[in-house]
Amino acid sequence: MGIIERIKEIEAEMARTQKNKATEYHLGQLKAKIAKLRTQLLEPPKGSSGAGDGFEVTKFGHGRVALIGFPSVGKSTLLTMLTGTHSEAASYEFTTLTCIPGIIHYNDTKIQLLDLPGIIEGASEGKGRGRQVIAVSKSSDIVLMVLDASKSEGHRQILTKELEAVGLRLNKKPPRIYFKKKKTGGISFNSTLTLTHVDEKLCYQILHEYKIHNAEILFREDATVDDLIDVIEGNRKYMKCIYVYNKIDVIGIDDVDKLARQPNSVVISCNLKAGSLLFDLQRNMWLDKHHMFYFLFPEQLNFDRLLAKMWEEMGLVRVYTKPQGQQPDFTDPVVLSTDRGGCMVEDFCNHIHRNLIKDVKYVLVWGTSARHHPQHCGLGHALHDEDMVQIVKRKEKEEGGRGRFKSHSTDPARISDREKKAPLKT
Ligand SMILES: Nc1nc2c(ncn2[C@@H]2O[C@H](COP(=O)(O)OP(=O)(O)OP(=O)(O)O)[C@@H](O)[C@H]2O)c(=O)[nH]1
Ligand SMILES: [K+]
Ligand SMILES: [Mg+2]
Repeated sequence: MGIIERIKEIEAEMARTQKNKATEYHLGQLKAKIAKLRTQLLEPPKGSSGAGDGFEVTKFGHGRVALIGFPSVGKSTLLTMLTGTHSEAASYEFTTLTCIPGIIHYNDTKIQLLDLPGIIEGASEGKGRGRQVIAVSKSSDIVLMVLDASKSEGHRQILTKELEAVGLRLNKKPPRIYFKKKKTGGISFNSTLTLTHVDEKLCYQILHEYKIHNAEILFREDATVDDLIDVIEGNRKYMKCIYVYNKIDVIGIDDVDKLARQPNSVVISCNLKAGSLLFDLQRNMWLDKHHMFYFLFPEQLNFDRLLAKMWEEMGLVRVYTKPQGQQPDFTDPVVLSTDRGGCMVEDFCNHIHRNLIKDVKYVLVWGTSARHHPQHCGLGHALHDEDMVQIVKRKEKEEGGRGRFKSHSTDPARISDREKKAPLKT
């Protein structure tokens, strides 16, 4: 029997089993069995490497965003409109067959957007190009789940299930469970609060299923069996996901309103036709058939909201290098991210040059992370978006410590807001 058949069999058994206190342990065990099989399913077939034909796209820019969704929801239309890179769009399903990259220029950063083939129920088991699409999604920083606003909410649930089946966890934090395998000593089970979903026996049983007999486990939240399995598996990827409801031009305003109010959701329309008007992408405005311009409508597409939300969820931190006595180049930030590499002064220095760190005495920081402007900061200081940093090197200090002296003599109370934004003197 193949892995998929075995998963199906266990799922059927779970569906048959009534949920109650008596079956709780058995159900937990079945869940662990499925998780183990799914992990096996994820291992690439022998002899193959990574994603496969046409899907290997080199990472580019400061972040990567994947468009995933059912066929014909408008992923390619959206890529073309946001990046200017043409991706074939048509009314038939599975128009897109590979991964097509485009670049979004936003807030002086470059974000790689990836168009992907549509995925369907069963994608996690390899249906269609599901496996490749999922591999690319995992390589990105956030996911835009594109949904057809006129179709049922069920699509969102099906896709979430497919992604969960391959270890992706959307808009969730890793469970607060400390887990460490040991060589001896048996199982030490502890919790900092009362657990309502899991008890010691269930925990032992799950660990037993994984043939783990020596381990330390500490629950710091009221976690579920699924959380426990996630922690034991250890291969889950926690990702931000924005639910993008496209084609709102075909539904009523009340329904648009309902969708827009859901968490992590943005409603858009890629429809370039609004009644008798046509959207001119180059000029970013609507035209009628006499080529008269209408300025009022572009926001109807709601792309600005989508881009702002995407930016927010990516959590990118732009830091401007301020040479002494000069304004920074505001068009050329160093872009840091908590998820990739971190946002400390140390990360900033490493970004500029990997040998820089040993020469740094301290840095001067302006911006929202600084308590006063400028603030002397060490390597462990966490930077915020749009901070400005001036590096003071050891050598400079030994030669007179100019930067340090200057900033000490600066009374923070006397710095106007304008000077904070345009600090020319230091
Ligand atoms: N009414 C309406 N139609 C749209 C909108 N966006 C896209 N479409 C249409 O929907 C159809 C599918 O668009 P595509 O961009 O090919 O969709 P896709 O998700 O890339 O499809 P696959 O590549 O096949 O998975 C096309 O006929 C588009 O013109 C929209 O906002 N409103
Ligand atoms: K299509
Ligand atoms: Mg497409």
